[in-house]
Amino acid sequence: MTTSRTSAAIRVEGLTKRYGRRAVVDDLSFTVGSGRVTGFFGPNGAGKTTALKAVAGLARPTAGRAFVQGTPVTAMRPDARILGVHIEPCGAHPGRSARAHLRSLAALAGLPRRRVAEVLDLVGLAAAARGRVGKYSMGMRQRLGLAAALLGDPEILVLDEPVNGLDPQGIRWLRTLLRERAANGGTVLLSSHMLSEAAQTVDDVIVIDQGRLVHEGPIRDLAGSGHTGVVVRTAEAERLARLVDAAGGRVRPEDAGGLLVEGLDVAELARLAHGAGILLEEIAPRTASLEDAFFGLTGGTSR
Ligand SMILES: Nc1ncnc2c1ncn2[C@@H]1O[C@H](COP(=O)(O)OP(=O)(O)OP(=O)(O)O)[C@@H](O)[C@H]1O
Repeated sequence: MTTSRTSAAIRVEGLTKRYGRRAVVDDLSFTVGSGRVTGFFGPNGAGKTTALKAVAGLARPTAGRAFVQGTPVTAMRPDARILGVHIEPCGAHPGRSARAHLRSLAALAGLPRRRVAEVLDLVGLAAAARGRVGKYSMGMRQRLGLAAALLGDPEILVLDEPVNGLDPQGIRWLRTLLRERAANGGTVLLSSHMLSEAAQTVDDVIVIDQGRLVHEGPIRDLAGSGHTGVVVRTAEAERLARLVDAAGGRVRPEDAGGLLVEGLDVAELARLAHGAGILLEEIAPRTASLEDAFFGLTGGTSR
C-alpha cells in the first residue's frame, strides 16, 4: 500500500449547497488521493450525500466546485470509464431485472454489453440477474448499485453508504474488492456514518459535521486523537481528584462513579494514590477508540 499522496483524483473547493436559506454543505474543501480508499464520514444529515452528488455531477453547487482528475465537474455526468457512482436511489425500475437495468446503462454509456455479465459476476448477482429489482433485498440493491458503478471499470469509484444493508460476509467481500481496486491504482471515495466499521477499509478520512470539514488526513492519525487517560474507581474519589489536580492532571467523572484521569499515566496515578493511602478498586488505561475520536470531532451531533 502506498502512503504518498501523489495526485488528487478528486478535489473539492469551497463547495456550498443551500436549500432555501440553509447551507447543507458549507464552504467545504478536501482532496481525495489517487490509488487510495478515502472514507467520507459524518453523522446523519451532515451533508455527505449532498457533497457526493456535487462530485458526481448530480447536484449543482450554490458556490464552489468539484474537480475530477483536475477537470471541473459540470452538470454533465463524467465518463463512466473515469468515474463510477453509486448513490441511492439507484434509479432501477422495480419491475425490471438487474440485467435489463444494467444493459440500458451500458448502452447509454457506450460500454460493451459483455460488461453487464462481468459486473453481475463481480458483485455476486449473476444467479439473481433475471429477477425483478423490486423484489431485491437491501443488500442485493447495494450490490446492483455497485455493479452499475463498476460498469465502466472506472478509475474512481464514489459510493454513498455502500455498506448499508450488507451482512458481515458482504462487508468483508466489499472491503476486499475496494482494497484490490486501490492496490491496482484505483481510487475509492465512500461515505459512512460508522467510522469504526469502515476503519479497516480506508487509508484516509474526511470528516464533516453540519456541512463543514472537521478533519482530513490518514486514518492512522485519527485513532489516538480522542480522549485517552486512565480510568479509576475508588471510594475516595473526591480526595483523589484533588491530588490529581495538584499533580497537574485533569479529572472527568465517568459513568457508574468512575473517574477518567488525563495527564497522568497508570504508574504515576497508582503511585499518587498509594502515597496518600487511597485504595483503588480499579485502575486501567483507556485508549481512545475511533468512535470516540469521531464523537470528539463531531460532538456526536445529528440533524
Ligand atoms: N433536496 C433537498 N431539499 C432540502 N433539504 C435537503 C435536500 N436534500 C438534502 N437536504 C437536507 O440536507 C441535509 C443533509 O443531507 P444529506 O443527505 O446530504 O446528509 P448525509 O450526511 O448524507 O446524511 P445521512 O447519513 O443521514 O444519509 C439534511 O438535513 C437533509 O434533510
